[in-house]
Amino acid sequence: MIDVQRIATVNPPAKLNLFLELVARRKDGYHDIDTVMVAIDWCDHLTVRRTRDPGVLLKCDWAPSRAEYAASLGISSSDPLLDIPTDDSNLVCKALNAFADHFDIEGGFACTLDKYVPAGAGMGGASSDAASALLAAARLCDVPENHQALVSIASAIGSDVPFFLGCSSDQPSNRSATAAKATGTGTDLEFLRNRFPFHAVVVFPGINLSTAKVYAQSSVPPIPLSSGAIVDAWTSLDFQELSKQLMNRLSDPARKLAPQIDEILESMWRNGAITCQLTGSGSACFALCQTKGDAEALESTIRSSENAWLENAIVRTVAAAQLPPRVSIQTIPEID
Ligand SMILES: C[C@@](CO)(OP(=O)(O)O)[C@H](O)COP(=O)(O)OP(=O)(O)OC[C@H]1O[C@@H](n2ccc(N)nc2=O)[C@H](O)[C@@H]1O
Ligand SMILES: Nc1ncnc2c1ncn2[C@@H]1O[C@H](COP(=O)(O)OP(=O)(O)O)[C@@H](O)[C@H]1O
Repeated sequence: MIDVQRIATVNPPAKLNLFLELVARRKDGYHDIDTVMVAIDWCDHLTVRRTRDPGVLLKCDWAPSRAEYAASLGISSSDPLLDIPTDDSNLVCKALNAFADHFDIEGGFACTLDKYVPAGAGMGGASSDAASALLAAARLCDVPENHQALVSIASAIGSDVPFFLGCSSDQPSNRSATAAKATGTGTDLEFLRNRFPFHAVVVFPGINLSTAKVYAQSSVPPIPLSSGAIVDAWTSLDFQELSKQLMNRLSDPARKLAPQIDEILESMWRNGAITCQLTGSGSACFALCQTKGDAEALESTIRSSENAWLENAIVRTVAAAQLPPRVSIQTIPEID
C-alpha cells in the first residue's frame, strides 16, 4: 500500500483600505482605528502539508521568479526591497507555530509561499499569508475554519490578520463577504452586507514602508471622522457616494516618509482617476473605478504615460475577492 498525504493550497488575497481614521493613541503603543477594508484578487500562493518532525519549514520567494519580479520593478534580484524573512519571523511560520502550540499538534508543517503581493505596500500581504496558513492548517488538522481560537491566534500575530480569516467572534461565518469595517486595533470586525462591484487600479511604487514608522509619525485628529457614510455607500452599492468618502489618515505621515507618493497620486489624477488614495500605511496607491473596463482603460493610460516612476512601479487592475479564501486539498504520495 502506498502511503498518501494531503497538501492544502490557498491563494491569500491582498487588501485595500477605503477608509482609515485614527481614533485614539493607546497606552500599549497601538492606535484605535476605524477602517474599511476590501479583499482584492491580487494574491500570493501558499501550500501547506503536515510533517512528522515538529517545527515549520518554509520555502518562500518572489513569483513567478525572483528575476521576473525584480525586472517588473526595474531593480536587481539582490535589491533589499525583495528581502522577505524565511525563518520563524515570517508570519506564516508564526501562524503555524501558534496553531501547533494551541491545538497540541503532533509533528509540524512544510510550506511553500510564492509571493506576488508586494511587501510593505499597505496591502496586508504578510497578514493574509498568516491567515491563509491558519485556514490551511485547520483543514489539514480537522479544525473547523471558523473555530474561535483561530481568531485569537490571528489577533496575536497582527492587527490585520483576523480580517483575512473572513470571520470574527460576532460573525463566525461570512461566506459572501469581500469587505469589513474594523475597529479597535483593527481586530474588531463587522463584515459588510452586499458585494459591491469593486474595481480599482493599484500602483505599487517599489517602496517598502514600515507600518510602525508610519504610525509613529501620525497624529490623531481632535474630532475623528466616522466610517458610517462609507459603510452605507458600500452596502447600498452607491459608487458616487463611495468615491466621495475615501479617506486615509495615514496619508500625510506616509507622504512625508516617501514624497514619491504625492507624485504618483498626482499623475493618477492627471491620467483620469476619479478618486485615488494611499492604502493602509502605504506605499501602494489605488484609484477607484466604476467598472472593470474603466479600470483597464485607466491602467493602460497610466502605463503609457510619461512618468519616470513607472520604471520602478507595478500597475495592476484589481477586483474584490471573497473571504475567506478557499482552501483546496490534494492527495499525493507520502514525501517524508
Ligand atoms: C495600517 C494597516 C491598515 O490596515 O495596514 P498595513 O498598512 O500594515 O497593511 C494596519 O492598521 C496595520 O496592521 P498590521 O500590519 O497587522 O500591524 P501590526 O503588525 O499589528 O503592528 C505593526 C505596528 O504598527 C503600529 N500599529 C498597528 C496597528 C494599530 N492599530 N496601531 C498601531 O499603532 C504599532 O506600532 C505596531 O507595532
Ligand atoms: N509572509 C510574508 N510576506 C511578506 N513579508 C513578510 C512575511 N512575513 C513577514 N514579513 C515581513 O513583514 C513586512 C511587512 O509585510 P506586508 O504585509 O507585506 O506589508 P504591509 O504591512 O505594508 O501590508 C515585510 O516587509 C517583511 O519584512
